[in-house]
Amino acid sequence: MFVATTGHTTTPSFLETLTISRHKSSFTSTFDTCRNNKQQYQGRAYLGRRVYTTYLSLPVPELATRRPEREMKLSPFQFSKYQGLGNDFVIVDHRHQSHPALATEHVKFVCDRRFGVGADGVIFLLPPKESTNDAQMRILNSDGSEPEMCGNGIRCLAKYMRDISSEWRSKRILRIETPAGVMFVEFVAEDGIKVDMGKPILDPSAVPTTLKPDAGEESAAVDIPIHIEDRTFRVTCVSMGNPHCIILVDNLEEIEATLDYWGPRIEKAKWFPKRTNVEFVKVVDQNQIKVIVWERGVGRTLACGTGACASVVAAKLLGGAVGEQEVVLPGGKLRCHWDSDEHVYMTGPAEKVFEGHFVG
Ligand SMILES: N[C@@H](CCC[C@H](N)C(=O)O)C(=O)O
Repeated sequence: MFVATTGHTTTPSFLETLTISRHKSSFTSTFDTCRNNKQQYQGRAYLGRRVYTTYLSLPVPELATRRPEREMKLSPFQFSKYQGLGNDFVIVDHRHQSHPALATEHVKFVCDRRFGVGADGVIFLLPPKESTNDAQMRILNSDGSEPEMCGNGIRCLAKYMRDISSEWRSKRILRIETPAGVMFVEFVAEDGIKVDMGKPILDPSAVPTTLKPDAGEESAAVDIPIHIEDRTFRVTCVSMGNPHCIILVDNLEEIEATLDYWGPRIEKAKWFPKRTNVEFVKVVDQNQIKVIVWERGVGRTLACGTGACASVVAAKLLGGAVGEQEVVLPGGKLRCHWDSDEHVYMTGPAEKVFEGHFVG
């Protein structure tokens, strides 16, 4: 087994030149993937025409799980756990409250997969502000930050609302308020929930991104090169209420292996004042795209509904997609369509996993 070493002790960067050694022989090579593998990064090194699998022993900070600090004790509460394509949420019934009652540190704790329940976010079912609507959704990411919208989350919430109330069960369409506007959620089949996700926002200042197209071109930030360390990514910025940065790639496997490295660097890059969700997209054909996701405030997830919609919009703007798309994500498939009314429609499943009582 070859072992790679680097002169410094931070995460190795993609294509960094490292010293590769076994017994007493050694050579230098680029190290072309860096995958978190327990406490190791794994990669390929090259000597002439030979390719060697190598391991680099460095502490992997992302995996150093510690019990989250809690200054305030949490009052016990009932919750339900739902998932849509493996994007999972703790849902709390707050119909008798006006604001989410959990502070950032509590949300982090509840979402922790070892010390808490484990989830990508916590969703609060609140009373609607307008009486013509059915409810209000607020969601907090697993890092405690509040996003404007969540596509998989709203399907889960709609399913939960049907599960807890016969009045909601009798309605085919639920009107749910979110910080990104009112969403219409329709039950189209036993396991199919269709959401009118509204119009995508392409104006760079509203996404928000500071990336601008070249003068004279259309106003959306489409296919703009950004440079991070030694890599150039061509990005398209779309908001579905929340910001997304979409990168079309040919080789999704290579990105899959390095997502934990590039994901957070793009999420927090200087061009995104509110940070951004990141989607790497491979256009398979005109009606199917494959997407892997790095979510703002969460990290790598198995799926992202708003991300799937934003990816369809970006693929269409870049000329690779036509009509309704099958969006293949690590956790399953969604159907998304950027329709002639300019709204994006998303259809997919949502499922109850369990109910629980958080002991505080
Ligand atoms: N998983 C979601 C998106 C949740 C919010 C996101 N992490 C953000 O901060 O914008 C989805 O299914 O859309």
